[in-house]
Amino acid sequence: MHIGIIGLGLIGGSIAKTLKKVHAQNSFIIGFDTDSLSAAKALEEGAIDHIATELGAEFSKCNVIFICTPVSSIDMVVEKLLPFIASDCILTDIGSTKESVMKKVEDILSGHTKKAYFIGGHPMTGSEQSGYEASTNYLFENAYYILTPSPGTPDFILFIMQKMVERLGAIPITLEPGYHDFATAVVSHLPHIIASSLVHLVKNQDGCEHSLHTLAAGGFKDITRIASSNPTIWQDICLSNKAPIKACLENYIASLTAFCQTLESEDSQAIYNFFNEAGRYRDTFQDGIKSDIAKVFTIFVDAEDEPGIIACIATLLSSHSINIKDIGIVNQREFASGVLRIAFGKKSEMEKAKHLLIKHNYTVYC
Ligand SMILES: NC(=O)C1=CN([C@@H]2O[C@H](COP(=O)(O)OP(=O)(O)OC[C@H]3O[C@@H](n4cnc5c(N)ncnc54)[C@H](O)[C@@H]3O)[C@@H](O)[C@H]2O)C=CC1
Ligand SMILES: O=C(O)C(=O)Cc1ccc(O)cc1
Repeated sequence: MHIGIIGLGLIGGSIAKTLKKVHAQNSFIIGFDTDSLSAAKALEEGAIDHIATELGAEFSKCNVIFICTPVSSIDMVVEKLLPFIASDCILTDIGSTKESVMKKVEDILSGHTKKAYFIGGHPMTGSEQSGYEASTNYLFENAYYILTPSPGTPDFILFIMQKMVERLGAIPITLEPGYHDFATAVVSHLPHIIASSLVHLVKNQDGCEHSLHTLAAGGFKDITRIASSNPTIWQDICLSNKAPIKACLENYIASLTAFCQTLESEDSQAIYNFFNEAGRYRDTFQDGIKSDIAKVFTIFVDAEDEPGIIACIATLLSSHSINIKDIGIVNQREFASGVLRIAFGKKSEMEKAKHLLIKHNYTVYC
């Protein structure tokens, strides 16, 4: 497999290193970075096999190209690569915002004669560090990796990308780009803004003795770690997700104003509830409870060497509007002969599929 990686920083470098770890014999990785030192280091360490001199013909054999640059340059990279790539090449990005990037890329693709596939991606992992030096071959382990196909993305392209994400050690989740931007504004973009604003607060209120700086430890350092992130990356994220971030900020400002009033009125029960409710909800994050969007509901179906059985079952389920999240053959000793594993995104879909398959005389295990 030929893989291209444009931008060999924290995320691009980590994709290269991880693919080399899991795929070394089967992949040839071509890297490009405007910073030639990052590319040279990646080649020297064996994370990539070849450095491209430009966004050109060297990428023509790639099956998949990961665009790992700051959000504002993703569309420009697609535009430059398009004349050179194979028509069945999958282009994917890892940018932290999706709707505006995907809109720009789709405009470029629709105005071009070359028909390539583009599918948005966003690994929900990273760090406050940046650059190739900060990349690792384990960054994606057990992290959620959001995929945002557009309505025109064929199912098999989504399927290939889900498999790539799993090879990286991550958990694929499919979201609509607009929902992705709302969700990440809440859980990622707003917290980065809050972390930086807390640091500003200390900096602006500190005197020449720097005592606030000295005292800012423990919790303050925990909550502000992400304020050390790359400002160029965050400048791009804010500008490309302006509306959801503004809506979130307004909501957050309102909640702070409400707390200010609670404090002013010395409503001790309300103050207790504020901390208690947040604490109870925060505690559930450590229980490994995953939200419904990441859950997979699986059944197993006997499938003894019947030709076309996968197509038969897939057609039966889709004709009843049941979406298959994943399908594959299981070779486990607990099942004597061929068994199909079928995964669904919702429990209700799994139940519906189970009843339908039993009705059609399939043997189903849960
Ligand atoms: N930092 C993080 O934790 C996460 C970042 N992201 C997204 O990943 C992308 C990259 O972020 P990082 O890897 O953290 O940044 P980084 O700063 O570590 O790496 C970016 C790399 O892209 C290169 N680059 C910049 N413009 C380029 C261009 N036009 N052509 C080729 N190379 C170019 C830079 O020289 C640098 O090596 C961003 O879009 C960001 O939103 C996604 C998830 C997590
Ligand atoms: O360092 C952290 O905790 C992060 O939150 C990293 C991060 C930064 C940007 C993203 O789009 C996703 C994850």
